[in-house]
Amino acid sequence: MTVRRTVHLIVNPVAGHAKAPEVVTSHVIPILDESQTPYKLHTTTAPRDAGTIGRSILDNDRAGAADSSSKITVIIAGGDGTTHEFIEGVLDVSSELKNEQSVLRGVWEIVILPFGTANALYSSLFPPTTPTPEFESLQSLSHPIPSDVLPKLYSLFSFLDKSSTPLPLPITLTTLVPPVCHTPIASEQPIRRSGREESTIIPSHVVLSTSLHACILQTSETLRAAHPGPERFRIAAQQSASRFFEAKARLSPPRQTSGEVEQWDPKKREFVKPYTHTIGPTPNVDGRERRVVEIGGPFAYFLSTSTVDRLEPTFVVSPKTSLRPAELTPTTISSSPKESTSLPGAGEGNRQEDGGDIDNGRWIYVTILRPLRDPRVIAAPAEQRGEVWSRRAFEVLGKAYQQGTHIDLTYPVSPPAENLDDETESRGQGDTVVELFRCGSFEWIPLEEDERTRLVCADGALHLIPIGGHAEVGLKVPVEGEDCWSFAVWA
Ligand SMILES: Nc1ncnc2c1ncn2[C@@H]1O[C@H](COP(=O)(O)OP(=O)(O)OP(=O)(O)O)[C@@H](O)[C@H]1O
Repeated sequence: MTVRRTVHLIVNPVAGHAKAPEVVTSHVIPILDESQTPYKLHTTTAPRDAGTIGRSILDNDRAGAADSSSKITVIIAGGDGTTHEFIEGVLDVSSELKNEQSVLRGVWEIVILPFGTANALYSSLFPPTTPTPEFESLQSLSHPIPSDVLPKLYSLFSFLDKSSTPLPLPITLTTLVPPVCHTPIASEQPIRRSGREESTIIPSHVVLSTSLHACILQTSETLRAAHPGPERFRIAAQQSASRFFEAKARLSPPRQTSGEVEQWDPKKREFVKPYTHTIGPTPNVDGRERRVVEIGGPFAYFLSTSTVDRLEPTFVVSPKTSLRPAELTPTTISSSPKESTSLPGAGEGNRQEDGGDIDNGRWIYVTILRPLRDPRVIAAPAEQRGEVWSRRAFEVLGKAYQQGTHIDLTYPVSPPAENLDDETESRGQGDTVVELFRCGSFEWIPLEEDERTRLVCADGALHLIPIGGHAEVGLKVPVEGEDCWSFAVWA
């Protein structure tokens, strides 16, 4: 085997069930030794340490490297949160806002060892049903890997094999924008109270959410010690599922294309022109008409992603999202789920007969539930609507565990007014239950001061939109040779 450049191994010893150190010592390091891959081990010692480690790697690499644009490989043993903190640390996006000189922040190739709780990115790249790919470096190992450890090492073997290239990892940038206010008397012009430089920019690589999902993440942290597994997310959901969030959302098309915002149509099984919203103003951006879709609340669920189809191994909440190029997804190989080839990373949720144009990296997929679109909720007295909706929310989101079939649900056409047991249907005649849009960017504008409506969850990290402010969410897709930073993941 060839001698390789030093890779950095970042281990979070407390993520998930705290198993990373043991597996790294017993299996990962022996594999790196055997493949003659030099490595440097870093163990996180506190929250956010992965970012500090990432910055020190960058500084040392730049100090010693003749070619400052060379790639740095980082193996991250932990959950999505550890990778999030690493990316946040090396990017330090706040300096961009302050107009500081643009700094070369590195071209990073990430190998994931999924030792967190949810492992959304890894589970999306290698869903639980993935048969073990035929890795050359695995076959040439001198010692066997236990069957419970092997499925966690696919990204590592993919990196060691180098039979393909790593997948570009788009980064979502969320700006928390302070409110606009009027100066006392001197000017009629509205100004931003604290200036744009005081906006906060948050990078995320898995999920950006508000509403129920953000509340679940907030509550679930308090349950971590008692429930280290994903069951804590379900326990937390019980506490917020009946809540409505008063806000407004604006979705914009991707900048780099002439495309429009699109919406999933379960009956046609394809993305079509948005049909469950109100069309907002049409601002002229960059000399082009760009149609903005404005969506009124209240909301119950609002979650966006560009990279993952699932948040846990079997919770396929955004089944049309994939990081893999379309030509590697089963929908382009076969029009029938039964004939689908089981490629690594081929999400179960992607195996649908629509032949839908699964895209990678260009779109932000936004999954929305709005309770007042439910005839059962409308029929209920105002004080019972939350509880009535809560049952529906569990019914609908429960289908995400059935290979993402929630996106095909429709409401019963004429439900009996008093019947609280009316079930949704799959691709029936009624209105679409889950509103799944894809767009290039969006804004989330809270219309109430309640913290829960101003809460934003970026890969599990929680942030608050300032009162009166809003969040602007856009996508940074790496363009080779043009950017001072980019990320890619071995899969
Ligand atoms: N040595 C440490 N002591 C305490 N906390 C740490 C340490 N190292 C990292 N952390 C914190 O551990 C937290 C959990 O890590 P991570 O998010 O990767 O795992 P997880 O939450 O179990 O998995 P997932 O994000 O996939 O659900 C991170 O928020 C990080 O700040």
